[in-house]
Amino acid sequence: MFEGAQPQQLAIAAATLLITLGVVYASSNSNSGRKLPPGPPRIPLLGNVLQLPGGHLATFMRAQLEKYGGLVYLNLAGNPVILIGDIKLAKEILERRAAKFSSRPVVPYVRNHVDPTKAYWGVCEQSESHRIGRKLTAGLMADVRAGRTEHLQEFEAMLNMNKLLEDGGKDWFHLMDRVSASMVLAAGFGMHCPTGHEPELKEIVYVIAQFVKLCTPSASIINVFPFLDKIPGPMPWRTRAAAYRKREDAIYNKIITEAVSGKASGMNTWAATFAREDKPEGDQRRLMNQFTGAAIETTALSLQTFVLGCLQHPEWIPRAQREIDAVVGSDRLPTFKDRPYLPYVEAIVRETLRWRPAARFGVPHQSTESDVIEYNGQEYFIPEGSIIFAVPWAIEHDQKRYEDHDRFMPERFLDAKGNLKSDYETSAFGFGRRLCPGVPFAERSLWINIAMMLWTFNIRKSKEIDPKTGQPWKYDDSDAAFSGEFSAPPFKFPAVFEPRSPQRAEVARREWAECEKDLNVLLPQHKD
Ligand code: HEM
Repeated sequence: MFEGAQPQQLAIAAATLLITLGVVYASSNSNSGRKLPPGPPRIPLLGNVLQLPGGHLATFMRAQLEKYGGLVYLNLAGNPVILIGDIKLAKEILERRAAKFSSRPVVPYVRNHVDPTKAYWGVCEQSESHRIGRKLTAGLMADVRAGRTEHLQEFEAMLNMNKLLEDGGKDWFHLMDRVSASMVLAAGFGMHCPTGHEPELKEIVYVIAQFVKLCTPSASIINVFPFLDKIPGPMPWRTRAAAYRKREDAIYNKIITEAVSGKASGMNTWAATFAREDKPEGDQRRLMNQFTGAAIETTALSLQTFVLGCLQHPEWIPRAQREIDAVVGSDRLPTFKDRPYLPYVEAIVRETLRWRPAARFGVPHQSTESDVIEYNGQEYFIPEGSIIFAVPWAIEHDQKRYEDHDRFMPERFLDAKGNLKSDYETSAFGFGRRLCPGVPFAERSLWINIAMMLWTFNIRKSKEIDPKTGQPWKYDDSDAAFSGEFSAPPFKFPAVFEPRSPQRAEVARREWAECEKDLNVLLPQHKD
């Protein structure tokens, strides 16, 4: 992740943290004597709060799901929390019963002060801004599916290869951050970021990190004593939120104005699409902020996880490279035109998202009605207001679905003939009405970078000395190697990116030198 950013960059994490500390307001629910799902014993008032670990919440959740089965009930200071570790059950609850299970938990400080207009529609309860945000995003993603961002994504990936060639991968971790951010910001706002150190990009990263901080339980006393908010005047929690909103407004106004009426105004950016839909009663362009927090870090950390998969489980790489070479040859870089003929690369993308999913315990939904669920022949009561976590860290490691689940093994998604299996289901992008709307863009970003990296480089472990221990670097892919927060980047580690041949390095350099670099051309123009 970018220098100076908090590990849990996604705004969505905020709600999660609050829940885990039990400060979300208990809804007035009762199980009325009906049978709740199994779970660890609870103590009066606090429920399971004292059992929560200080970090690595996903590990804790997975352990509970392994112990009690695919459905677990926790009570956090009066708040019912449901953990799901079974993909069929997740689909039953979050998709088939989406009408009851698609809200989000929100805390008072965020709702009243930090994001009163619900511009952060990906983390807010079901609302008009959420409805509009999803509707507009569905339109943008139809364009992505039709391939209209692919030239831009190829251009960014080509630059990524050239930067990796320049330094042999010394700064590779940052380069994955750069390419992920630049793809999203270029498509979203016409803002290409050649270095990843651009002041605007740093400011965006800063405000996302601030948002996360302001959402933590300790950020404001009014999360604990909401009645204090009745005191009028410039109380510290109000001035702090106002200062944040001013800074947040300033950066988004700047980049949105550039996109809508400034130097990127001729391009078909996502911001321009949102602005075209503006109605007098609402400022749709503000809803664009969701494309930064939700999109940038998840993509970057998935690429970083892919590299860890290469270093820790390299057995599959020769076959992947053979298949890529058979389709692409050695005279050009892969492009999206090769995608239908490279199922193996598709399988690598799936395995990256499965092996160490970006959102380890998903993003919580909240139920708006009580319900009864049948699971393993038993009926369980799910109270209204329950916080629901469908936990990818458990679902994607279900040993009934994935043999040798801790191994990075892309072939598990291929049949005996090397074709992609047709029964692919994943929890990595969530479920139902909250399913990640950025999937088409995210998958393309991962595909093109992975295909180009495997074509250009042999990626191997570094012999570097770890300055902390004075010993050769100790590589690790256990839970401890990842931040224990909501979005789970691996901790930084060195890797060597060695060109597979001087000729391949030359091809990558030549293609970059000759390629179209004008965003006005790479992004389709407005039709109107
Ligand atoms: C590898 C990359 C990505 C991963 C793993 C990922 C994962 C997720 C997950 C798990 C959720 C929560 C789903 C739920 O609550 O059920 C989510 C929500 C969201 N994602 Fe992504 N995401 C990625 C990339 C992107 C991109 C590229 C965009 C936009 C261009 C994006 C935009 C969003 C938005 C706006 C939401 C909130 C949706 C809502 O609440 O209705 N994401 N994502």
